[in-house]
Amino acid sequence: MSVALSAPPAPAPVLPIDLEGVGVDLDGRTVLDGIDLRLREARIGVIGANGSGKSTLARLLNALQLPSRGRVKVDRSDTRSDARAIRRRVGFVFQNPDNQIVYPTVAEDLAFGLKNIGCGREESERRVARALSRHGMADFGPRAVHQLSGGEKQLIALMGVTLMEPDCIVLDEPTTALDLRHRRRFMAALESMDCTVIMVTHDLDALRSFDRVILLEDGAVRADGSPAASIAAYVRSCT
Ligand SMILES: Nc1ncnc2c1ncn2[C@@H]1O[C@H](COP(=O)(O)OP(=O)(O)OP(=O)(O)O)[C@@H](O)[C@H]1O
Repeated sequence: MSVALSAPPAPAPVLPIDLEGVGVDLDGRTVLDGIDLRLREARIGVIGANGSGKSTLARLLNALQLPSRGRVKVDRSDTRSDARAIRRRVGFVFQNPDNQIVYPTVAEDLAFGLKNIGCGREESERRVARALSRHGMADFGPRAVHQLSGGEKQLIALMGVTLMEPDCIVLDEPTTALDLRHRRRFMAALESMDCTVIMVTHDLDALRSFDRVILLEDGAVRADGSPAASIAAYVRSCT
């Protein structure tokens, strides 16, 4: 008897990002220093204590923050000279979805970015409807954004970024305010993304299936390897 084996899902594509001798000073204080990273994995986590520099590192990846020293290159483009093009390729999801939801209804908000990149009305409506339905939120289009729960808003924020079809999504503590059910839904949505995912988080369990986890301490890389190894190094550093 032959057994039909379904093909394993294709690995998500990787957007190559390089940080070379990167340092960041803010208000005269060095918050990152000596960062050399060659990012070539589809799922990368960033962990570390409060104030260790995680958000600053995340913001470097799509030119929200420029380095004070060294270079950040996204697929060989420098964030200093190609910020606009890089922001199209690298989407950013903030910890607080209110930072990126601007329109009164869900459908309007999701359509906003598509309009900005020249997507016609019909195509935009089709893409928004498809995204909502894929996330089990088909009837959410006309709903007022301010009436959504925090978890629903965070899913909408993720959808808004995803609709732009970036090559990479950087997320800065996206699950902090989510309950278990919404966190699971959010992580399932993230896992299905057909692009590179780089996530800053204090939710260590969420990273167990990731390819690589980077541990920051006092603005420097303290560990960099498998989730198990980096999380163990983090736990040791806290005891
Ligand atoms: N605009 C700024 N001016 C001065 N210092 C800043 C600025 N932004 C961040 N910092 C400082 O830089 C350090 C790193 O901040 P960052 O937000 O990157 O840390 P983090 O690891 O993301 O922290 P958390 O886990 O608390 O979110 C902190 O000490 C913070 O106070």
